[in-house]
Amino acid sequence: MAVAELSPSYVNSRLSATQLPSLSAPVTNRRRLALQRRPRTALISCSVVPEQVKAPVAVPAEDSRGKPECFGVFCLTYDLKAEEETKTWKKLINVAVSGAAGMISNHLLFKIASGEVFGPDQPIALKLLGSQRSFEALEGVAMELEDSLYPLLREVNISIDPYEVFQGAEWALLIGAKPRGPGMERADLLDLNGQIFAEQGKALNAVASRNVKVIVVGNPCNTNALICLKNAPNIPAKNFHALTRLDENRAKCQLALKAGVFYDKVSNVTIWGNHSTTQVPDFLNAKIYGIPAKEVINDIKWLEEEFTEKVQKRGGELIKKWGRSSAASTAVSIADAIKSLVTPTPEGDWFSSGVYTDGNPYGIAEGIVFSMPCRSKGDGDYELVKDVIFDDFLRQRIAKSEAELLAEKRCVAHLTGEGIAVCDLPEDTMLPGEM
Ligand SMILES: NC(=O)C1=CN([C@@H]2O[C@H](COP(=O)(O)OP(=O)(O)OC[C@H]3O[C@@H](n4cnc5c(N)ncnc54)[C@H](OP(=O)(O)O)[C@@H]3O)[C@@H](O)[C@H]2O)C=CC1
Ligand SMILES: O=C([O-])CC(=O)C(=O)O
Repeated sequence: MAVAELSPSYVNSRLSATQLPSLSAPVTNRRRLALQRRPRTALISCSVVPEQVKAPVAVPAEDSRGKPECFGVFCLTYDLKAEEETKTWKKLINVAVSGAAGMISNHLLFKIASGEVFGPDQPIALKLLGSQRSFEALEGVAMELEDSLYPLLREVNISIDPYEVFQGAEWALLIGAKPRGPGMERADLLDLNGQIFAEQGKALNAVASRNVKVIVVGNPCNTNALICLKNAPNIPAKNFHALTRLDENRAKCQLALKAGVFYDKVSNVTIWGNHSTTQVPDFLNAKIYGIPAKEVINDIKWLEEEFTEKVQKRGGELIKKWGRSSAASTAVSIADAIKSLVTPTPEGDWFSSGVYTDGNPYGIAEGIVFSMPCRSKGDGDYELVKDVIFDDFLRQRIAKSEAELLAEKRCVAHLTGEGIAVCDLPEDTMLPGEM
């Protein structure tokens, strides 16, 4: 393949991106910002169509003003032949990811760029949000994306400014959050991370697509999602999700193991409530080979006690073995959560997502983000499933998770515009990864 000759301005910008001081060299915040926001004098445009490579063409600097910084090879314009433009490609979508230099993102970004999440005909622009602290790591991530030569990945931008990163975002995957440190109270964690999600909600409200779909992963994800949506009043509350798909996948795996079947035979598994140790993996409505899981497994003690606790505490078990929290399986579950919204849900089945409770048909308190069973037509939207059954065990467990989320909500009232915060959190409130 012929190599396009790069103009000096491209080479310069590439060099300044890779010649950041090493970790051992002191880098002032000002210098870092200056490096990140270095003025671009020109964007380069060149063809990447095999056998049709043209010399790069400089685009006037004015064209790039107000746009977030592009990265390396992604500053080159993908110039497809006319027939290829109309043949298969969909319109480019903007996918924003926060915590982009973290462990989960390190798995997720490559899945998205490969086409396995949004489909093989869906070009992607990735907008990566980091911080001053992680900026060099973010450049490392972008360099790995460059080196992966993904044909669907048309743009990569890195920034520490959510207003830049969320500009025109059609998907916002909010992964970045501060972990609970030793001795940190849950109320402090709620406040600290809540401030991040309040700011990001405001930024989404200001600059994202009016129909942006937001998936909050950073913990405590239900209440972070609530804070985010309350700070984004111009975006439908329905568009915000808290990730509980990992919990659903964990529950399916445990049911499959117990029943001695492969997990594709397990369906209709709901996670109700909070992504915490009060979450309720629903075995009453779950099916194995289309038959109620309760009948197939026929061990109510195991279902009520072992199964429920195993799913609730799976994250902590994994940390004990692995020494760090689930990253690869979380990335898989984020991909699953997106795929569930962009492809029609199989007939008779559903998926779990933490969504806003207003108008829910189950009698769950309104005004919180609660995991419930959803179905989608594949248009990015969803509806809640109506034909689910309840018994006393399920109702009681759901009520406990509901009470926990209502307490979390009171604790972040200062961040949702609902008055003065009062933190009366239940003693045993824990993330799945805490033991
Ligand atoms: N919902 C779910 O099912 C699951 C949720 N999680 C949660 O996902 C989150 C990310 O996990 P993981 O990728 O493993 O964690 P990492 O620590 O690897 O990455 C987290 C990223 O968050 C960013 N971050 C850290 N502190 C702050 C801060 N004060 N403000 C803004 N961003 C911050 C960091 O980015 P930077 O330096 O750029 O700020 C970091 O890159 C955690 O909150 C974790 O609890 C994990 C597993 C499952
Ligand atoms: O507790 C954590 O940070 C990790 C987590 O959410 C999980 O494993 O489900």
